[in-house]
Amino acid sequence: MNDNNLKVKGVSKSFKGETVLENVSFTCVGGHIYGVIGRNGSGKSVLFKIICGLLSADSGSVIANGKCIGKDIDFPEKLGAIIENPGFIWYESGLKNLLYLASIRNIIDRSKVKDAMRLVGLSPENKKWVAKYSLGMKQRLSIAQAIMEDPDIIILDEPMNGLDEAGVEDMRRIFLDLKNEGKIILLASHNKEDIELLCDVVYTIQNGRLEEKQKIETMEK
Ligand SMILES: Nc1ncnc2c1ncn2[C@@H]1O[C@H](COP(=O)(O)OP(=O)(O)OP(=O)(O)O)[C@@H](O)[C@H]1O
Repeated sequence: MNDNNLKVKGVSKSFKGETVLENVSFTCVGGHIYGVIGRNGSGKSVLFKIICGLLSADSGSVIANGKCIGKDIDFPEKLGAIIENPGFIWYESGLKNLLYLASIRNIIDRSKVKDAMRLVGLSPENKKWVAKYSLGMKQRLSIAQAIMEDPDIIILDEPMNGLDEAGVEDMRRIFLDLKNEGKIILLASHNKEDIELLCDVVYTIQNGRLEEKQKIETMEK
């Protein structure tokens, strides 16, 4: 049985009196992709940062596989994310960058890092500095970084940015494979097609409130 789960309970967040999230609650279970849509500045990234433990909520809680973020643990244990620009070292190769990031947790070896690069269509042998990577290559590297440690929960904030048509197709396939492996994927995107094709449940954030917009049949049963 897949008991991978993420619970967001009554999360509120304001910045200097401006309410960004108001009593946001939802539950995610493994093997599903959850879309989060909303206008620019509606709070999608703030919600994702709170789930990742990068920002603290003013009230409410986030529980990832039984552990409360900010109480039991600082960051969810098995979570991979792309949120804004990862801090790559520009004057190193893609492989060196990922090996450096992998050394922080030290749970995967070099071969797993290389596998993640190949999966997203990058050559681990490419010695080019990340500074010289195209936008799409940087995006692929960010996705490799997010998935290389085999996380249970994957947070993707606009993961298709800068990707060409083939890149988008590749990533859609990868995300669906990860979903079928039992991962929880949260996806924020302004691209309707990605949301419609990939997501099982779609939430909208508007005026700080999260509302369920769409649910697929299998989730309703
Ligand atoms: N660290 C911060 N300090 C102050 N205000 C912040 C901070 N982070 C986010 N905000 C504000 O919170 C609101 C929501 O921002 P957020 O980045 O979550 O929007 P978004 O829905 O991800 O937008 P986009 O679609 O443009 O990516 C914005 O008004 C933003 O200015």
